[in-house]
Amino acid sequence: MIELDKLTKRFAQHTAVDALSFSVQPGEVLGFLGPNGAGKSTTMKMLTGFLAPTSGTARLFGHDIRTRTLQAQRLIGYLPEGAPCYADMTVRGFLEFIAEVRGYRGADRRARVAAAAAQVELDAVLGQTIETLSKGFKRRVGLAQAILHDPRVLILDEPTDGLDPNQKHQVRQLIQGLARDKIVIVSTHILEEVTAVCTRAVVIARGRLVADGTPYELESRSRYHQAVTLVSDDPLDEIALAALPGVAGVERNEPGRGITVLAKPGAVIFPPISALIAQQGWAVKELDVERGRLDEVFRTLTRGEAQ
Ligand SMILES: Nc1ncnc2c1ncn2[C@@H]1O[C@H](COP(=O)(O)OP(=O)(O)OP(=O)(O)O)[C@@H](O)[C@H]1O
Repeated sequence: MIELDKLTKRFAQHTAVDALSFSVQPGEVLGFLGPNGAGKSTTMKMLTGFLAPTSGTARLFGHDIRTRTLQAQRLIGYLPEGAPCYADMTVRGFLEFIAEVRGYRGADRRARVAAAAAQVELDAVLGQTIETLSKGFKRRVGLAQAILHDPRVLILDEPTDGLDPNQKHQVRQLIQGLARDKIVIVSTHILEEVTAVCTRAVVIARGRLVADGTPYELESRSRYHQAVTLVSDDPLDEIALAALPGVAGVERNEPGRGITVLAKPGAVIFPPISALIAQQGWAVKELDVERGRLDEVFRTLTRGEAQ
């Protein structure tokens, strides 16, 4: 497991990471979120041993990043933002090069490359130069180099940024497959990534932890959690809707998108709304219950915190 213990980094007078403490267990895919300048990269650099903490520390499966840096680093696979830069190498050449840097030789090296390529479905393009690959395949090459040494921790920086929807879906499926026996930390700005692949999300702002929970728990903090949207050609009685038990308010959406009835925290308002619809005989074309809006929760948590 990974344990951050009051991890802190100061640059001159500026505290980029401020006494950050949380832990991550194998099997978890942790979304690491925060606005620009929140301290995500600085935290990652400390975890991967590129930057020394000012105070506090982190332990990776018991190895302290300050005192056992090399042992901790060996446990980590890292996918930096963007794509591998060795554009004129073939995929096989690049992976063999990385395997060699990691200390593998001969048959062992070939076996490592074959296993990593198979895991992220690269077999068909092993002989191609990296520059001829699509962005999605380039990202897979990045994933393959990160898992060559079968690390217990995988740190991925913006893994689906810049990919088209199909490529995003494929890379997310690969990440979920890789997560079965590893700790995966995904640093991301993309909130849909959190619902798509993460089992848990940690949100930081100004270097401090501001939220830690499952995507569902974070969505539950939204004012739209359990909100019900009704679209109908009939005029709807907003006063009757607003008077129902558990209703916090009614919002009119853009033309044709109906109205959204907000629930008070903890209230479930779908049953009384559905009873009112039946009683009034409204012809409702669409009826939708929301889990909540992660973007709104993120904005509220980090409001005024962008630097
Ligand atoms: N080497 C450095 N020297 C001085 N200040 C730095 C240094 N590296 C980062 N900072 C500052 O520390 C703060 C956190 O930066 P960091 O790059 O960790 O944020 P981030 O959350 O990764 O942002 P982004 O999403 O934009 O990458 C910022 O205010 C940044 O300007």
